[in-house]
Amino acid sequence: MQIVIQPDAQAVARYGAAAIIRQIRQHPASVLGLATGATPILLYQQLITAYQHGEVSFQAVKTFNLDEYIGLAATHPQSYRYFMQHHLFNHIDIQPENTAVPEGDAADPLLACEQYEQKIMAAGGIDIQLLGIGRNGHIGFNEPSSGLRSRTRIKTLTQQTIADNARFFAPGEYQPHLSITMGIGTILDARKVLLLATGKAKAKALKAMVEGPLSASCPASALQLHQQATVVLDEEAASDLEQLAFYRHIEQENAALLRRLNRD
Ligand SMILES: N[C@@H]1[C@@H](O)[C@H](O)[C@@H](COP(=O)(O)O)O[C@@H]1O
Repeated sequence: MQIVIQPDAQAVARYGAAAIIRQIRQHPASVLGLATGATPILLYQQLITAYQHGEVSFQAVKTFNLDEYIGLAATHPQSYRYFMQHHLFNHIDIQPENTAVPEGDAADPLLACEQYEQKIMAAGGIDIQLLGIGRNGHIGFNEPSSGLRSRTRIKTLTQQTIADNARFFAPGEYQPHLSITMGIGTILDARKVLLLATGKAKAKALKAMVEGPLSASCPASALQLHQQATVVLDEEAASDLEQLAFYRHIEQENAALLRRLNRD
């Protein structure tokens, strides 16, 4: 894993957005895996600004979102389809038919899971998968105990995840406890993975993911198996890492090498 430490959340978003824009410029018909939650919002704002400035076009891009709640209509303000339309899709030139989010309101959610996997394969797989991370180390809605080679399926949310996401629901409003999520195997199949995390609340999960054992008790630790995973953190999210100095040194060596190769 490449560990990139940035001074603050805005810099994390800038770094992530630049990686996605670079991907699209190199391959205009890129297939992007996208995430929801508070962390990617700043990155999506960077993508919108780049599009508005004519620096990138999403005309030929396809997207697949990691997950969706079961039991919310796509028009519900807390559905992840609504989130993506509001925070990104409504503001860029992506073709609506090229944006896919798991069908949380499908009559047969089990069939919807199978169809989602087939749709990703039909698109040629995911070029770069954007991820956040839950405080308990979940990625997507792959909660602790998730199989490390799992596929898109229905998952029950932990009480902590429900509590962490309660901030998005009105008091007393129905809050889903089931989700459809890409599996860890689905995520690991992406050609590149880009995980963003900010804030002290994520420091424990990041330490387990980066420096802990490969374990289903920390689903994000599966990224230790990925051939091209980049983890972009602010100082707070990185604050529990023991090898901080080494990660910073690696990044300095990487930058020097790229300069020597004239590729920065
Ligand atoms: N299903 C989403 C995850 O994909 C996301 O990474 C996590 C952390 O979200 P935040 O970035 O708001 O901390 O929340 C939810 O559980």
